Order: sequence, then structure tokens, then C-alpha cells
Amino acid sequence: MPSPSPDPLIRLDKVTLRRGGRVVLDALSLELAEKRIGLIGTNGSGKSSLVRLFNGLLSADEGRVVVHGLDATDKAAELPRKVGFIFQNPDHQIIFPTVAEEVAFSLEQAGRPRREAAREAVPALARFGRAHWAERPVHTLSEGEKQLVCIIAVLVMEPAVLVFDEPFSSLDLPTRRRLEALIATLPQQVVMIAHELDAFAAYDRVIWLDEGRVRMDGPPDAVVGAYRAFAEAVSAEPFA
Ligand SMILES: Nc1ncnc2c1ncn2[C@@H]1O[C@H](COP(=O)(O)OP(=O)(O)OP(=O)(O)O)[C@@H](O)[C@H]1O
Repeated sequence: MPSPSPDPLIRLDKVTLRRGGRVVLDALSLELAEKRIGLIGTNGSGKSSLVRLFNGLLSADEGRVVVHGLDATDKAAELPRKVGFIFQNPDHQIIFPTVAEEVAFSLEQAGRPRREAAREAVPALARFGRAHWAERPVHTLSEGEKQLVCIIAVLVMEPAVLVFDEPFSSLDLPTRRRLEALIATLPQQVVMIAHELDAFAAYDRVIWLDEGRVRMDGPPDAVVGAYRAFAEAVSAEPFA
């Protein structure tokens, strides 16, 4: 279990982020306190850039980001232990040849001495019913299985926040449903980017980003409904 944060909020205060000379986030202010938050928006609207501020993969050009009490500028080195990331493509995340080595590395990152981390890897896998994967070469796993290894590797670090950046893109429907069911049981604050809009039905809050600004923010049915209506309206327009 992650230890509870004294200040379980992600706060952005007038955050501006530029990438490649363009303003990607534009004086964005947000307070994220809910346990389940969805981020939606068209390609390039700034979703991935926004969540990368939470663990120091990107830093704001202007404004302030505070994650569960940690200032993203002053405490950048501590952020990766506070915020775990699961990306769309597990191959970008997994660096070791076997499942046990990958999990042991995460435990080491979380502060365990190397030998202890190696010893704890199999019990950690066993908590997810995957002890039998320990010696499996990662390249022999399916996409869904690799995604689960990534999630286990992040969870053993007991972060307070989990960010999922399009985790469903390469998963079949049954695997996706199992992943959604697993996520629903997690105690962490979850911020999820997905284009599969039905994934957000039970979420507390959905934020629709548009060109680096919040276009709509509220309960999933209202925000997802408005976004679907917007998508219908633009679907008749040809690509420029
Ligand atoms: N490495 C980069 N260098 C320069 N500009 C970038 C880089 N990555 C993204 N951008 C730009 O930042 C803007 C926001 O991109 P971002 O990836 O945050 O959008 P997104 O909403 O996550 O999109 P998608 O749904 O396609 O993943 C886009 O205009 C994009 O071209």
C-alpha cells in the first residue's frame, strides 16, 4: 500500500509549457484531488505533455506544479517515486531481459538494496498471481502481458499517483477489460489518458483539453457526451 500523502492534490498554477517553439499548455490552472481523473482531447491537444509535468519528465516554462506536496521544480528528483507512469508501448518502459529482473530493478529504484530487491521480485510477482513469469524473457510475452509487467513494476514502487498514457491502444478487448478492472481496485490516485471514452464511465472527473487549455471539466457523462457531439460535428469536415 502506498503511504497516504499529507496533501493528496496535484496543483497547477498558471502553467505555460512550450515545446518546439509552440505553446503547448497555455497558462493552465488546475486542482486535481479526485481519485479517478480522465484526460481527453484531440491529437496534439497537450494531454501527454500535461501529465509529463507530474513526474518531472517535462518542466513548466512558467507557473508552478505541486504534486502531493512536492514542488515539481525544487523536488524534481523525488517526483518519479511519487508518480508512476504506464505508457502506451511497454517496449519503451521495459529495459531488462527477464520479468524478475525488471521488477527487481523497480524495487531497487524504490530504495531496496540490490540483493533484497532480487529476493523480493518473485513474491512481488506472486501478489499479482504471476510468480511463474519470473524467469520468462520479456520478449516472449504478449502486449497485454508486457503491459501487466509494467504495471506490476510501477506498483511495487508504491507511488501515490498512477498516470496511464493511452494504455489500451494495443490491447484486445478482454485484456483491456481486465486491466480496467485491475485499475478500479488500486488505492492510488489515477490520471488516465485514453481515446476509448467508455473507459471513463465510473471516473470522478473528466477534463477535455483543447489546444493546451481546458475546454470542459466535470462529470464523465457530461464531458464525454460533449466531446462525442464535437467529434460528430467535425466528422463531416475534410482534413484541411
Ligand atoms: N518532443 C516534442 N518536441 C516538440 N514538440 C512536441 C514534442 N512532443 C509533442 N510536441 C507537441 O506538443 C503538442 C502537444 O502534444 P502532446 O503529445 O502533449 O498531445 P496529446 O494530446 O497527448 O496528443 P495525442 O493524443 O496525439 O497523443 C503537439 O503540438 C505536439 O506536436
